[in-house]
Amino acid sequence: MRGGLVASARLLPRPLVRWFLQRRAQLDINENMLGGKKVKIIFVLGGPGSGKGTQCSNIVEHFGFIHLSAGELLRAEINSGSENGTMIDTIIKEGKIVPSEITIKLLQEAIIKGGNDKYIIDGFPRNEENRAVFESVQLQTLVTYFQLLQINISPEFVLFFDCSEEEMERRLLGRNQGRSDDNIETIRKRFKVFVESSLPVIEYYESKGMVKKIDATKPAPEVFEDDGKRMKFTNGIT
Ligand SMILES: Nc1ncnc2c1ncn2[C@@H]1O[C@H](COP(=O)(O)OP(=O)(O)O)[C@@H](O)[C@H]1O
Ligand SMILES: O=c1ccn([C@@H]2O[C@H](COP(=O)(O)OP(=O)(O)O)[C@@H](O)[C@H]2O)c(=O)[nH]1
Ligand SMILES: [Mg+2]
Repeated sequence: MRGGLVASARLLPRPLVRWFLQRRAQLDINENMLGGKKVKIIFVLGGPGSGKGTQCSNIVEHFGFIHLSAGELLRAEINSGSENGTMIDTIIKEGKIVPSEITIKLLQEAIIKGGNDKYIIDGFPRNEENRAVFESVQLQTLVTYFQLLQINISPEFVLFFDCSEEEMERRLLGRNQGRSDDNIETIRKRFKVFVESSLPVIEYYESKGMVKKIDATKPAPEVFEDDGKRMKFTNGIT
């Protein structure tokens, strides 16, 4: 389909095509447009085991967001037998952070494929480089013959799941999902990486007044409900 469109675009005068694509780009830049709708993104950050995945499922159920877990996308990439699989696997087992271009490509593909206008992205950005590259790279795709899509993505706000290491460790050791990184040795490394590399991302967004802190130490239903104030998770995005 796309091959056919590209082939027929070649028949048009080049300056016309160039002018049109530039015009589209000017219109869409910084607008986070996906198929004509503004794409809204919430980042969910917090230490390993703070309950990000658990609460994202609730948010999807009640507010219709598409949930993208960067960690899940990376694990799917390993299982797909991709050429980067072995390298990603090794990095995850060591509790380190996968190179930005790999994670960002997976997220961008998932956003385009999702076709929704509301995404909740969990476990990303994990370091300042992740954040800077994600916000600076424009997502480009030719969605239709006359629609060059350019998305310059930045989040609406950030949810920070605040939880003690003691509680996170207890949860991770009981998670029981067969993950190669849920062992005490890797967990300790992940805590260190979180403090050294991920907390600065939260501090960056905090300095911009974009962080909503969630007390994530309580039992899961209470974290979500919090006296019925579940809207705190979406800040009015419905
Ligand atoms: N508030 C909570 N209290 C107790 N256990 C929880 C809570 N939230 C999640 N869990 C459990 O802790 C483990 C880690 O939760 P998960 O949502 O996978 O965290 P994360 O995605 O932040 O690593 C899972 O086994 C989950 O069922
Ligand atoms: O943007 C990301 C997200 C995850 N990971 C890797 O994937 C692992 C698991 O991430 P996930 O978010 O699934 O873990 P969680 O915090 O939910 O326990 C991390 O420790 C990292 O090694 C990464 O490198 N970049
Ligand atoms: Mg998770």
